[in-house]
Amino acid sequence: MLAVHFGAGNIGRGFIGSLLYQANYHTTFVDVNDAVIQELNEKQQYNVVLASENSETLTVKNVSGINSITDPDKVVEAIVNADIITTAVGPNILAVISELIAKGLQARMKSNQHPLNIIACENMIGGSSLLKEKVAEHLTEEERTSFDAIFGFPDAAVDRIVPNQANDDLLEVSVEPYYEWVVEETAIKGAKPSIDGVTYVADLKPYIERKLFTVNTGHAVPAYIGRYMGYATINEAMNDQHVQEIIKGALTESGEALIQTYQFDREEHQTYINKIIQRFMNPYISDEVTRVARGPIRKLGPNDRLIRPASIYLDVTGKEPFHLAKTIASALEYENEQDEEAVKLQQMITEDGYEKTLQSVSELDVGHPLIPIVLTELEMIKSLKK
Ligand SMILES: NC(=O)c1ccc[n+]([C@@H]2O[C@H](COP(=O)([O-])OP(=O)(O)OC[C@H]3O[C@@H](n4cnc5c(N)ncnc54)[C@H](O)[C@@H]3O)[C@@H](O)[C@H]2O)c1
Ligand SMILES: O=P(O)(O)OC[C@@H](O)[C@@H](O)[C@H](O)[C@H](O)CO
Repeated sequence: MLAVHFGAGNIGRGFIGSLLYQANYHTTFVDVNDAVIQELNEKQQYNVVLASENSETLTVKNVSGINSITDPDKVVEAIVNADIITTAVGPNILAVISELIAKGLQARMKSNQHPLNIIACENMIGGSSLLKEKVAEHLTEEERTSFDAIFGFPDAAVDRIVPNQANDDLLEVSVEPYYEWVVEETAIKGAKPSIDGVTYVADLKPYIERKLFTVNTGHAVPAYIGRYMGYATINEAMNDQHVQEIIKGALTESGEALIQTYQFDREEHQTYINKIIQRFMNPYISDEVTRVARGPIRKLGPNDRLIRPASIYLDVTGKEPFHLAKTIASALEYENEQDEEAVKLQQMITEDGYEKTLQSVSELDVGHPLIPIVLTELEMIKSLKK
């Protein structure tokens, strides 16, 4: 069985690659990072180390790599022969890889008509659906119809904290023990890929929203508030009492939004929240606040982890989501010269002010009630600054 995985980064190697190996796939990683690709081809294996007391290690074998910049034809060939395609490149890169995937699918169509599923494993709602749209932009009308019959783009939710790595071994990756990979069964074409650790569900929406609006909403608190307070890692931030209060409040607000939308069991949801807070406090993981805060413009988007649960909370309860608003305020204050979106966000604020910038990145209507709540919190968080 052959898997082609775009993005040999943290989640690609640390999560998707390890589950594919355990399901007996040979995984060909496609990436633009030549050093990683060369190392994958040289070593043909790498270690995944669990961030826990015993540091259990899995050696992932049957792997190789292709540099998509220098060897796009090899990627096309790999897609022709693939049994599954997965991605973990980041939401903004899906459009970038879509043309090469389209070329691969066109070549495949000429050589065989076996069904194939392409699963985007990104932190976003409708990742595979977006990739499908982007791939379709490179196809003719006729190709779109015939491709629809055999190429599935099931949406997915993936959950495993994989921090940036600082190992001497370029390929080794340290991951938290917990993981969850949920895939939309109804969009699968042909036989369902048999991968231990994948849960198939008929409707992904409740799963991806529960994950994004709990794990990622929660994570944004130690990231943005933590950075604002001067902390470098999630762990350090999580040990601060203010951060703990804000995260509990924010997850109560997003929890209420989720419970009222999907009728989740209140007690089970609280258990889910508590477990997530414990995961952020895992002493064996060192995760930089800048990794978790990366891409603040994306994270302040209308359907992402902060604005969407805050708007739903306002709608369903009529109350102010002030913990989420505090986190949104601290995201607006996020500064990092190494992060293109953070630099752009600060430029927008300098040129247009907070209110207009928030409206623009979050696509909130002028006069949306969330805006004044966030503006008030921008003042309130000043007391947190050390
Ligand atoms: N790290 C986590 O804890 C985690 C957990 C769940 C989901 N995710 C999601 O997984 C995705 C990847 O995150 P990550 O943490 O692994 O990031 P990462 O930066 O470690 O990995 C991304 C990889 O994509 C590669 N890439 C960039 N442009 C490319 C291109 N044009 N073609 C092929 N490869 C390209 C990069 O070189 C890098 O190796 C994101 O959507 C993220 O939200 C991450
Ligand atoms: O990957 P992002 O940038 O969308 O979000 C940063 C982190 O919250 C995220 O990577 C988590 O570690 C992950 O989603 C846990 O499953």
